[in-house]
Amino acid sequence: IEQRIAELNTLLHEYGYAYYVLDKPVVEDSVYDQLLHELIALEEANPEFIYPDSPTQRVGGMVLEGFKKVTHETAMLSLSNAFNEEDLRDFDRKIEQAIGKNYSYVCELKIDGLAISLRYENGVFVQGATRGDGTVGEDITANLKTIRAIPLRLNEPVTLEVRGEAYMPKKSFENLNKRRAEKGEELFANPRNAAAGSLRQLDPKIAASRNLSTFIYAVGGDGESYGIDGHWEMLKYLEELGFPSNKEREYCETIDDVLAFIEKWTEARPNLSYEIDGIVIKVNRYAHQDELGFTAKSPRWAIAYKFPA
Ligand SMILES: COc1nc2nc(N)nc(N)c2nc1C
Repeated sequence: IEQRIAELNTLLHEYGYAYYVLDKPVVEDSVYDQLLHELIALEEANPEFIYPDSPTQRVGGMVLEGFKKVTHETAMLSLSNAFNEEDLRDFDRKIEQAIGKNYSYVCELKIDGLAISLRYENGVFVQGATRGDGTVGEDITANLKTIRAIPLRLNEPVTLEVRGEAYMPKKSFENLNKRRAEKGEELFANPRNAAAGSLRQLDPKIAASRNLSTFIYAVGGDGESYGIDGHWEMLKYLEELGFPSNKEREYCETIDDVLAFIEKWTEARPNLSYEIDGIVIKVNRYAHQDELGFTAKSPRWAIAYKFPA
């Protein structure tokens, strides 16, 4: 029995990784569900073999009284904004003046959701929090566990903290508001509010019903300590660990490539299955990021281009 329970844990973890991180499902959803139900039954009959990171442990039972406060080890900063080509060329000129010409950028879609921080100890998900004011956020671990794209266990037993965006796909948002309209309930204004509202629920069963997802885009603390020399490689490392990161990212040699990327997604934005409110542009190499440093509230090596409202 214990052997079958261990086998099911491993299988379901691998199937989840293939589905949520590699976007390459290896089994039909029905097979996944069937194995999950077999594991639920085995765990019910043998509770002593329930692993804390078993996929059956995603939806906790109890309704919380409130959310504990969590102080982020590394502050969760905000990005300065750019609204047009001139802002972006200014950003690029300042960087060139500071560090010379041999730098390049990484461009990512800016997901219109809720910033989250996830902490793992020896590869196991132990705590998740909102950004809050950047220094102190709220512990929403129970709600974040219900997000199937968030791994309960990593592919390496590492201890680290990552940052990302929790979001509600457009389809889920439309279905949720349709259900609420049928019940005469107040509608959510947009997917970001719906995601934030879902993660602020004290009953994890509600969050579990909202079909949220996430993209992870950074580690807390400095990337160098992982022996990785830049952001582009870091995103690959995060995927190897088991985190979903957004596939539409591009490595851009010059600001002209960045502008082309922005052009492309200004056009293609409506085809995405989730809302984005901009494009995040980062100088790739950590050595360059260190040289450029931070202002009081945001990195000098990154900027968010915001789509016109
Ligand atoms: C380096 O700091 C950041 N990086 C980010 N990257 C992406 N893709 N999306 C964000 N919202 C984001 N926000 C911040 C503060």
